[in-house]
Amino acid sequence: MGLARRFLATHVSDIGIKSKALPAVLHLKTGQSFTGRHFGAPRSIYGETVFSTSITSYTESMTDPSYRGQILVFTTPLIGNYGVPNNKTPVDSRDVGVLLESKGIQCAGVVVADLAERFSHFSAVESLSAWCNRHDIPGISGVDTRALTRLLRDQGTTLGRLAVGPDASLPAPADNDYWDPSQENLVAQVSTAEPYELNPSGDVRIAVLDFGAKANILRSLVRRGAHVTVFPWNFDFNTVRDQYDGLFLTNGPGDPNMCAEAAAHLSKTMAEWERPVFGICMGHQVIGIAAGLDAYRMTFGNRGHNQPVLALASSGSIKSGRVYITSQNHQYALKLQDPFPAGWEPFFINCNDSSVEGIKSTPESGRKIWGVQFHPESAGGPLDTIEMFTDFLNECRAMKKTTSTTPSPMQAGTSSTFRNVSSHN
Ligand SMILES: NC(=O)CC[C@H](N)C(=O)O
Repeated sequence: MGLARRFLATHVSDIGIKSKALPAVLHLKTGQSFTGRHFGAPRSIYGETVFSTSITSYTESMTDPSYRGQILVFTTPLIGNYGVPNNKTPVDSRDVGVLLESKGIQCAGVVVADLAERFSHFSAVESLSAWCNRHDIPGISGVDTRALTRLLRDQGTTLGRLAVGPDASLPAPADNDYWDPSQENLVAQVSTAEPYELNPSGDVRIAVLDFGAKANILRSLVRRGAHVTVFPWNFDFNTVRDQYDGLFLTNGPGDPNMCAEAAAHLSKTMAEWERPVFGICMGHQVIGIAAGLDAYRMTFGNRGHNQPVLALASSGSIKSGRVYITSQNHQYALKLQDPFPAGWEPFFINCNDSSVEGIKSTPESGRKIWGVQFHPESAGGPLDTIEMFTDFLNECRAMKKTTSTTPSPMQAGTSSTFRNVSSHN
């Protein structure tokens, strides 16, 4: 066999699902409907219809637990062309057990203009459609996603129904039938049920509150040498805080106001404990609420890997006055208020819509606390702000030198890095 033919035989797959595609319709609660063809699981679902402007990384976005309950519309027309890799990584003491952002697909459904049924990538093992089918997630293709996105930009994130097969010929659901995921505590559905540890040989002990952690946040900490203990979102960290050098709060789905319990624990931590605290997206919103700021629901949020943010202050690798391109996935934001609560200042602002993209403790406060609305860990997206993880761990290590921590009871008897790792959503 010639080289080209051998390559095609190994790396390119034509699943040929077109002939099996059922009719599908996306209904919006606001009355509009978009017809197309189904792919993935042949079932109908409800969800919140949101759009992402990311060009690549559909596999990372779809496994991001922050998309829980959402019907994800990709504005990039061609989706699926590089297939889906095997999500199981070989066990490695510096990794977290999955290749993508969590074990399964987290969004409720997907909407694309043009589904690539033939995929080509050296690491691909299946098509987007086969992967969705295996995870019981439906998709619709053949939709005018540009028209749909313009609608969502004007009217805001809208409840939707993806009706597949025989359901596609039924009338649109009644208003009361639409399911609103934002009314549920989605964080409680995706957070780990039990604490677990990663990289016990790490030199700096970081407690992570899991609101629906993307795996690349955990990887970014572990690969920089941290010994990480992941706790459920509502765990009272104050009961163990003397054993840790730093606290990290992850991303997560839904309304941050549902996490009042976590914010209450955190205000006590921030008032009484002097070590560094860092939060991303939901974690940033919980820090803001604990600091006395309000969180509000945006019209359509920011989802994509091309969001410019302006740094308003310098800290570690971040330089005031510079614009960083960031990865984002959020519907809520902290309200910009003047003045900011005592001891706090805005850290970043979004260059498109002027929303708050970060907050930090002021230099005068003597504290080391940062929250960012965007995702420095990317996956997918640019790595402009990845060194914020190094900055955080540097501060934890510097403060550790001046005080000592007590060994954790969890450390005793930990023989494997991956103890309980299966609980990683
Ligand atoms: N990615 C996230 O953590 C999102 C936070 C929150 N669920 C929001 O939509 O704003």
